Amino acid sequence: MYKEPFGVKLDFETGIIENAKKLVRKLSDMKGYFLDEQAWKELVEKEDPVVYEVYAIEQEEKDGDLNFATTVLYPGKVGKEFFFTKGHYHAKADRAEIYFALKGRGGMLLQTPEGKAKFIEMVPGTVVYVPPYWAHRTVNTGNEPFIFLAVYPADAGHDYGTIKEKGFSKIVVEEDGKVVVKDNPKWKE
Ligand SMILES: O=P(O)(O)OC[C@H]1O[C@H](O)[C@H](O)[C@@H](O)[C@@H]1O
Ligand SMILES: [Fe+2]
Repeated sequence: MYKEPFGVKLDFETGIIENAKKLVRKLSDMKGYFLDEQAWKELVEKEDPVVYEVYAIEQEEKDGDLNFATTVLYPGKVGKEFFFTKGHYHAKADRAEIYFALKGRGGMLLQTPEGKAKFIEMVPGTVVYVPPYWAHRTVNTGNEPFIFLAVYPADAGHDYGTIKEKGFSKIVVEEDGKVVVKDNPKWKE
């Protein structure tokens, strides 16, 4: 009837949560995600770097329960575009989420199904509220790992398909040493 409460240790330096399930995404797992396909191919052939790791503590997909996870998003670029997470809508689209930045610097790209986008900068201490229905992707705009914690409903699920096909309407790139958020020339409505 009652589940057992627990506390776990989250290491703020490494992002590792003890006893968590670890997921690793390499650049080769992200075919079609970056704008510069040639730069993607070259980097995959050269070293196929790990783009990010997720340490998740997840419950059964039940309404009312909560999951939480840290993400360690490594610094790097594909062409001019900074490394990012795949990004997703929630399978149950009306589920919200909270992100809390722990280390490094970056930001979150959010987008409605109609393509209205927003970029929110994240530094240690920034808490981001992801409202229901908004897709979300994090971006590492710095030169050290960008680490954050996310808390989300256990029944939210991930819908990757829409973002995989259409991308986000904005991209985050480096131009003249600056972080620039601009329109994605490949964005399809
Ligand atoms: O699932 P991605 O879009 O690749 O993002 C990576 C991860 O970021 C956060 O930790 C979210 O809470 C996770 O649900 C998500 O899996
Ligand atoms: Fe999410």
